[in-house]
Amino acid sequence: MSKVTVFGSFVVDLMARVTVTPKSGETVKGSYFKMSAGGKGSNQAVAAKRAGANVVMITKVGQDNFKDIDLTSFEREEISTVFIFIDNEKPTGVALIMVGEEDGQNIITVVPGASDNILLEEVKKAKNEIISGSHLLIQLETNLDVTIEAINIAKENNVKVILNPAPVINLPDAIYEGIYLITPNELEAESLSGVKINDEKSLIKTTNFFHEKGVENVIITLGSKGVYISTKSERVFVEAIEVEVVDTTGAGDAFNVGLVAALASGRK
Ligand SMILES: Nc1ncnc2c1ncn2[C@@H]1O[C@H](COP(=O)(O)OP(=O)(O)OP(=O)(O)O)[C@@H](O)[C@H]1O
Repeated sequence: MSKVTVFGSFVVDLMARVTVTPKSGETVKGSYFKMSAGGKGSNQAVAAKRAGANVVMITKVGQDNFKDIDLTSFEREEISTVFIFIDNEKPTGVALIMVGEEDGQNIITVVPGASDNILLEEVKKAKNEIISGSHLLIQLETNLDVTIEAINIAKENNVKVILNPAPVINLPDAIYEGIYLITPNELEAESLSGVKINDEKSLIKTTNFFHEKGVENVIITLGSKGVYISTKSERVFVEAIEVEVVDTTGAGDAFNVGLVAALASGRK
């Protein structure tokens, strides 16, 4: 099994359940509280490991107690913590999540903290890890300058970059050149390409946007409909497997790690 490097965020999720989410100025009583490891990067690293990939994580936490949640969760999953950098000024990132049981609303505030403050010299220190892997899996919750540096290190050393462009932000054109695979969901694809997706023609136009900018392969995830795959030689729509849906939160993360674990195991 080849190695997958995940470069991304770690935050501590502080989740409270409430009957109805509060309005501005209101205080409500919660019924349940849970603190757990979160952040797109960390979630994808753990899930990729559980899917059978050999994973190394690069991220950054603060010099505080929350960092231990991160380190403990990676140690438990047997993921190396050597490239989890520690910020002396910024705290470990947190996500404040309120889940309304009756109104079905989620209110979330993410303070990325140290995850958004990875230094150029730190990613350079992790260079050997990146270049000794077969794939670099990357999202967009970390500071963009250093995220781009990690991508460039991978590209220059023939490591295949899988870019999950979430949360979507404005990206410079240069980022796309040489990307092995991009995996936006429908809304991310629309936002990046400026094309409204409503039929096969628009899917072709959207994927062409990425190909023309230098991306080799494009997979647009379409929720319960499945995925649209476009490579340089073929285009194919793959329907989702029908399942009894319990909760689709993190479906995109799960899709990306299943994919990267399969690719790292040599599947085409
Ligand atoms: N209801 C569903 N039934 C079957 N498969 C699903 C369903 N929802 C999602 N999937 C699978 O997961 C993939 C990713 O889902 P989706 O396109 O919703 O990602 P996403 O919007 O990034 O998800 P999220 O933001 O919730 O993490 C889909 O392409 C599909 O393969």
